[in-house]
Amino acid sequence: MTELKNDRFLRALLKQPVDTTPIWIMRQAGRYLPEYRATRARAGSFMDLCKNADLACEVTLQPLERYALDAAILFSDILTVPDAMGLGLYFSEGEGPRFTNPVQSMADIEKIGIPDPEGELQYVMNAVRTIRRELDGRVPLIGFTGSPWTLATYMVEGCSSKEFAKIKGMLYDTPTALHLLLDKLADSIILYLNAQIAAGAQAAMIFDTWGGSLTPATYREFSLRYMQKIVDGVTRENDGRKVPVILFTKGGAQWLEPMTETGCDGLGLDWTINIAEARARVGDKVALQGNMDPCVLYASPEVIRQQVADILAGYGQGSGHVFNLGHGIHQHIDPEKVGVLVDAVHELGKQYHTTA
Ligand SMILES: Cc1c2[nH]c(c1CCC(=O)O)Cc1[nH]c(c(CCC(=O)O)c1C)Cc1[nH]c(c(CCC(=O)O)c1C)Cc1[nH]c(c(C)c1CCC(=O)O)C2
Repeated sequence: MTELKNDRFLRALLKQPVDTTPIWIMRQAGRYLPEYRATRARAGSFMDLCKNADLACEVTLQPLERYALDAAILFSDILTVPDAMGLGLYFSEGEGPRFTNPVQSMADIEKIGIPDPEGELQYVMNAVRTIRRELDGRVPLIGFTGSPWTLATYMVEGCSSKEFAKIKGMLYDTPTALHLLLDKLADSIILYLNAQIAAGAQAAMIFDTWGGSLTPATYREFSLRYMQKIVDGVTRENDGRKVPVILFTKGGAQWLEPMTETGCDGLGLDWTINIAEARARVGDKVALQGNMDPCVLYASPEVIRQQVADILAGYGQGSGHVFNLGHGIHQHIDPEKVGVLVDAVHELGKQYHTTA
């Protein structure tokens, strides 16, 4: 086992003492970085970049060269699993992800198989292995997946959606069909995450980007229930270390308690909830990750520092907080501003922690 030189990210998730608040950023490797755009151009398409272990490793490490980040996140996408199920993923310029074979009926769902993580998805595991080797213990590596509900929205709609007309039609009219799809996704994801962990991922994050589009009753039945299945099935210890599991439902502030009851280690928060309130509600049971509005990075360095100070003070004393943005970093953000953010978190975070 390579010794981990900086483990404050994992320690904070397990509420062990840390010297300052750790930080990583959703989409820390992405289009706001000129070096990312250069590697992406060399790769050809976005999926070519994901499928090339050396290039995926290169872009994973780029933000760590620039900033004092406390974790690396695997460079990949949540839509690799539906792609491996045979849906034919492609990204059309300016329109986001699309599938050539979306899922439209019970017959389509019955045909879907469970992808072999060391088969159709082996390129992801190769990227994990390459990144772990190149990181050489600098910081831990986060593996991830989309939630079954979030993946199903793309699979049924065939692309990004605002209204979710097709999948909600299925949810209300033929719930049995949707449950079969979600169950196959949950089984596939358990294998996928466990393979990432076996390949070297040291934490696992579940992105439920579209859970917030559901009603309280349908959130529990169609999203949370399948995330629960994943939390129950995921490897929680590897190589002598705990592997923390983090759940993130965008727009899910009203469901922090039931999310906590799944037995996960941490919750990702978007910016629509005050982190002090989140801590008061569930902070004795889980660590919290978040939760600055990504648009704060359009503001001046002074405003960014003030917003960081407010969020750190909102969480308050003690371990259990991982600083992050409430969602992915926007493509037009100035990379200098990200440096201001990372430095402010480490500098101001010290006053909330004791190493004793
Ligand atoms: C919904 C979702 C997707 N992908 C992901 C989610 C869940 C998180 C979230 O809510 O944002 C997850 C994701 N996507 C990407 C990562 C890499 C790791 C990281 O966070 O740094 C992660 C964790 C890279 C990416 N995934 C994508 C990019 C940009 C693609 C490019 O380089 O052109 C990156 C860096 C593409 C992507 N992939 C997806 C969309 C909607 C898009 C945008 C398409 C567009 O705007 O053209 C699906």
